Amino acid sequence: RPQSHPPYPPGPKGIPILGNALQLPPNKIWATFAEWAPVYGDITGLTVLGMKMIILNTYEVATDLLDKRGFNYSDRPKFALASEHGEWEFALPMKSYGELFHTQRRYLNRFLTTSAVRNYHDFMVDHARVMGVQMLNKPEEFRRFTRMYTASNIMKMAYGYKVTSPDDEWIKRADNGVKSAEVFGTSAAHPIDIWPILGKLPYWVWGRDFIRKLNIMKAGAESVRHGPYFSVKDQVLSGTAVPSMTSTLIEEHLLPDGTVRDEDSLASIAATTYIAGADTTVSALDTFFLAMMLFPDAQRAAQREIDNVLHQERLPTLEDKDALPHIQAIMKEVIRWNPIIPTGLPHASMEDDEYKGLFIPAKSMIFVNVWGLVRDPKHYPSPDEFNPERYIDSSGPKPILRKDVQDPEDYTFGFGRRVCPGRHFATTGLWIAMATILTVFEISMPLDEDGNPITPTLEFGIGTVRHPGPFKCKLTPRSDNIKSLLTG
Ligand code: HEM
Repeated sequence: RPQSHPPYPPGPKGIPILGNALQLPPNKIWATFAEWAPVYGDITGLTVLGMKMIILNTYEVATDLLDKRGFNYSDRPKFALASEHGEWEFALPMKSYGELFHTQRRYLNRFLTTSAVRNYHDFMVDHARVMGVQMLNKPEEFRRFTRMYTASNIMKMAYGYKVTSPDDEWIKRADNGVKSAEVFGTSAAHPIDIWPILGKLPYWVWGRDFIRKLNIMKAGAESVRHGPYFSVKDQVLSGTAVPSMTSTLIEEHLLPDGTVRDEDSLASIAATTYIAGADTTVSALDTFFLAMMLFPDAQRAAQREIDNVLHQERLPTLEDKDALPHIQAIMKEVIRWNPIIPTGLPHASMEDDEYKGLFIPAKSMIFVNVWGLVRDPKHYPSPDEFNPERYIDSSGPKPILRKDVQDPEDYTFGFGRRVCPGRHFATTGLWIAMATILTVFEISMPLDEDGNPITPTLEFGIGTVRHPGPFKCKLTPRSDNIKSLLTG
């Protein structure tokens, strides 16, 4: 480290040893980040028990550092409790920047590019229609079906596996596995995350409950990781595999003696797609229902456009995407209005660095103030309002998407070499789900016994992935004709 370096980024004044630890709320940390931004400027610097924590408050700064200097900002903080002791290090979002990270991203990326995702259009359309039928039959259970829909897309892409019920065994196992990763609460909340050396103490020091939770975490990791991988391997060996990411990778890595080269990585990335992709996408889809109920004008504008294009004579396909800019605008607005991961996933710096006269030490934990970006009134006037029209230019003969509005897709999926590899898959799956639902249903607030609408509270969970709390909604088929298109 140079003898004299520029100052550390400004931030709230902490206290000795604990630093800013007591200023970080256990919940809604993103809202606190957003409150600090106007006070401290482009970058906020914190120290928590000696750990450097840096928050990037503008899109420009985030791209300057995380994209353009990606060689230095693509590591992850080491959450020793989950990754080492809880055995979750296999999962790509947890992985340190290095050879294994590159290998696994390379395996994964080619199945998730925009052109690869075109191969999934047919099954996504089918799954969206299955979801529509399920909602027609049991509208009150709509959230079980949004979950099944997102799981079906991922299971099909990753394993060629067809999910046929919301109670599917593999989904249950995977969901329990994912939940097990949060059994200790938020990452970095345990002393072992802050001082990994403490992990060398015998586990009993932390009490019986610690050992119980650690065992849940390990069992969860094991069950997700081995998911359907070995069934697919058996199918490949017996020549009965349905083509999928896993079957293709196994075939390419199969050795003459029947073993699979790099098997650990192959099983890990398949599991990672579920862990990283299912819970996130379902949160966006559920938020969409909430928005449609609360902002009926946005819903009606999209349905007018759908009726102009489809004339209530057919259901949408992904070929209709360009003709239905309102659905794209709704999707962008869903992930802006209530972003799914409002702090992004933290990156970590590898070497000391200087930027705009500020010092960023090696091993800093780097967050992006996504919540502040989505609420910036310069880009999004009246930011609390759900208003898809903000992305639409209606001045020409046909409405088109505006190019001069900051696109939430450019930052809610992260940055640089760590950017979400599943973003095209996610946005495609969300688009066809939203288009299908809006074609078929009027989404409105349910009525209470006196006939008054039950307004949902805008309560969201507090996990890393932010889900809407429980809410009900009313789904009414828009016409008998459309209903029969779906069921016929
Ligand atoms: C609306 C849905 C989704 C959202 C909002 C989302 C968001 C994110 C974000 C913010 C990150 C961290 C990026 C960074 O560190 O800069 C991430 C990472 C990741 N996402 Fe997504 N994601 C979604 C869906 C998916 C899907 C469908 C898949 C897979 C099919 C997926 C796979 C991954 C993986 C593997 C990583 C870890 C990448 C790494 O650490 O290098 N995500 N995602």
